[in-house]
Amino acid sequence: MGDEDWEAEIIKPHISSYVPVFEKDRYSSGANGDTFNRTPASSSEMGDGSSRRDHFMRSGFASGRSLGNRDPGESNKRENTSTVGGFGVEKSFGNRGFSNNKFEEGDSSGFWRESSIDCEDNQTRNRGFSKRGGYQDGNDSEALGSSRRGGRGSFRGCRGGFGRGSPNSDYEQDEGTQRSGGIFGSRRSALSGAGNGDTFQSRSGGGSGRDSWKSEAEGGESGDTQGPKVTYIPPPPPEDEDSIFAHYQTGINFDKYDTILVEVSGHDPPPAILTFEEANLCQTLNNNIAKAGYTKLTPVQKYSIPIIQAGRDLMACAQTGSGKTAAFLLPILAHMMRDGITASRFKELQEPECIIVAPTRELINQIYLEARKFSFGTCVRAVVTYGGTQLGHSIRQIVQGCNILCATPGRLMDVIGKEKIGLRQVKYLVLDEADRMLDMGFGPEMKKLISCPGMPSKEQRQTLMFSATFPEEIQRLAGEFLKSNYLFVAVGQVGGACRDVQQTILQVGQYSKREKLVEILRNIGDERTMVFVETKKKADFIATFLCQEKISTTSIHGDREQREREQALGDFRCGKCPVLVATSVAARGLDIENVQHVINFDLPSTIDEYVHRIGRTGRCGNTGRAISFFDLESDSQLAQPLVKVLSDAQQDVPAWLEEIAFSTYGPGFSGNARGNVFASVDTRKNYHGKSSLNTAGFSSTQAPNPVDDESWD
Ligand SMILES: Nc1ncnc2c1ncn2[C@@H]1O[C@H](COP(=O)(O)OP(=O)(O)OP(=O)(O)O)[C@@H](O)[C@H]1O
Repeated sequence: MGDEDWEAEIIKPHISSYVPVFEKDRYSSGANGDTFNRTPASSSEMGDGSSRRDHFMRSGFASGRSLGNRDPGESNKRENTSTVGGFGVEKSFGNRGFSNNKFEEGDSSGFWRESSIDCEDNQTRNRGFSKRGGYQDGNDSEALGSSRRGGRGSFRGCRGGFGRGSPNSDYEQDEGTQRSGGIFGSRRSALSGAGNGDTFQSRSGGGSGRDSWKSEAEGGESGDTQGPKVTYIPPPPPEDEDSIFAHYQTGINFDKYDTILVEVSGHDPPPAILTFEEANLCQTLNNNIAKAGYTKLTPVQKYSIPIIQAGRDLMACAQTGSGKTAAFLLPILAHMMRDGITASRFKELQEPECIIVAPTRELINQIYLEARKFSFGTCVRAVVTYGGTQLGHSIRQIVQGCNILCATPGRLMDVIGKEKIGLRQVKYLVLDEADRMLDMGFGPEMKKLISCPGMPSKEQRQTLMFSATFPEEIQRLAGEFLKSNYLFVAVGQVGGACRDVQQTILQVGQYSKREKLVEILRNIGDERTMVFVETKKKADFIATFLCQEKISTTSIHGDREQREREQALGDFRCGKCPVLVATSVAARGLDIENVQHVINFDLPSTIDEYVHRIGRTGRCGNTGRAISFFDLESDSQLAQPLVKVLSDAQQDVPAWLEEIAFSTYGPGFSGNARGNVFASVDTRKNYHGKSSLNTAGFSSTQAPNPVDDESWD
């Protein structure tokens, strides 16, 4: 549900729901619901709760001007019904223990009332609220800055304490703006030249979940000249070996990856490898792999590593948390080592051999840390640059040498525009979360990238795309980026959910959601939980509400300053705040140890988004749980794809959900039918009207003649 949608909500009846009973972890082995001819990944081997505290009362926002007992939707309800009384008095959301004076004052704060009257103004205020540190320990985020933040260095566990790079004014002239990404986000703001940190884009013309998502995912990063200067310099990650190689344990289901079926399509794929040894990597890489705790390949690694080593273009789709990052980093590094890469030196114009792009700042930073880990002890130098941070700082990092550039799209275009990055030497172009990188939000930017002067043509470079979801239409667009004989690897069901996540769908009406959330979080205790909501405003509201409930919570979304986003992630990673309320900006790619629960307070508008969100738990063979609040009023369109995802992942499908799916889509619908929910396989086959099945048993299916594929280009 986009911002606009909840702005327009009306009173809904209270809908009863039940309390989830957390069962013991379970894993459904056996058939994987796959209906293609596939092969198992391999035949032989696989392949402080006590620290919880109330942050809320520290916020300037809280002091004497409380939120009131409403979430933004409720706020709006009141507007629509012209109710002007104090908060927390209406039946639908009253009587939950919030009706003390503190909350009843809320209406006079003006915050939510204004928010529902004027979206743009409201967002501006919301931002101001956020800038003060809001509910999240306001003292920390602004005043203390990076020195107290787990931030980047807290990956794999709160090793904060590392200092902050000292700003150097050399490049400050080049500094970009901090953009908050209004409803259409920074990308569009970049085009319009508006949308700086304090000014928001009009919301007209959109408001679909996807569009809202776009604004969330990026949050602004291009370096045009509008808005305040961005001065944030992220703290450098720790340099000691222990921190670089810190990792979490694979889970009890790691070996079950062996049973997942894999399909490779396209001409003449190289055989999969079964072990790291077969990859024939150099000693330094092998040492790094061992230090990272990797002993067995995951299926996507078994298939992707030899394909990339053979120089082929690749589109790979594998479940969340199954090791796609190493699947592209290791063979790229192996090639670089094999080609005798020389240490890059200080130069004003750097020409990296590899460019990796990802849709969010936190994700690209995570990929950078992985690249740094696997290239440890080699002369390969990885650099990261992303929006919301001082451009000058990024440039100073880049000019010191850059073999692998990890970047978010807007910032990448900035450093290319500033002639700090040249593209002539690019041999590898990696699109992580590729379906996202090619959709309407980022697709145009990616097209610009491949047509930048100096960028080798697709015939001259290797292009690699990875994601857990690949809608058919996006697969078709991808043809423009890939050589026509690219290979397609599907591990398990394309777009399918990770089976290590136990999924529960609860019918919860809008006005019961907060009560239910608190109930669930109290049952969960201190286990790390991500709570997804649909809008930035709601993220702030729910996080504040939870803090009022004495549940230590932080939040991440596109309206928060980058400093705050990193602090929030750091606090969540290290367990200081075991609950992270997030918008979809945190849905993809983030690999956070010990996230045991994902709660969809609001369901997303697309099933792919759902799959990515719940994939923040149940990673690398560990089990996890996902609970989603299904609001009959707003989520019915998701019933059919949900039923399919649940049944494909061998989860219980509630009868009521099936009923809604049937009634919405009519008698023809079958929960087991593939429908158009997501791509079943390599769409080249469908596109050419050929069967998507290879009845000859597994192995690789034949893609159409490459010549035919030219029609894609
Ligand atoms: N072969 C392996 N052995 C042990 N751990 C591994 C292996 N491969 C990857 N991992 C670990 O598994 C975790 C998940 O990997 P990664 O983040 O690459 O997943 P992903 O498939 O990209 O997920 P997503 O779709 O959510 O982006 C990481 O902590 C990574 O270090």
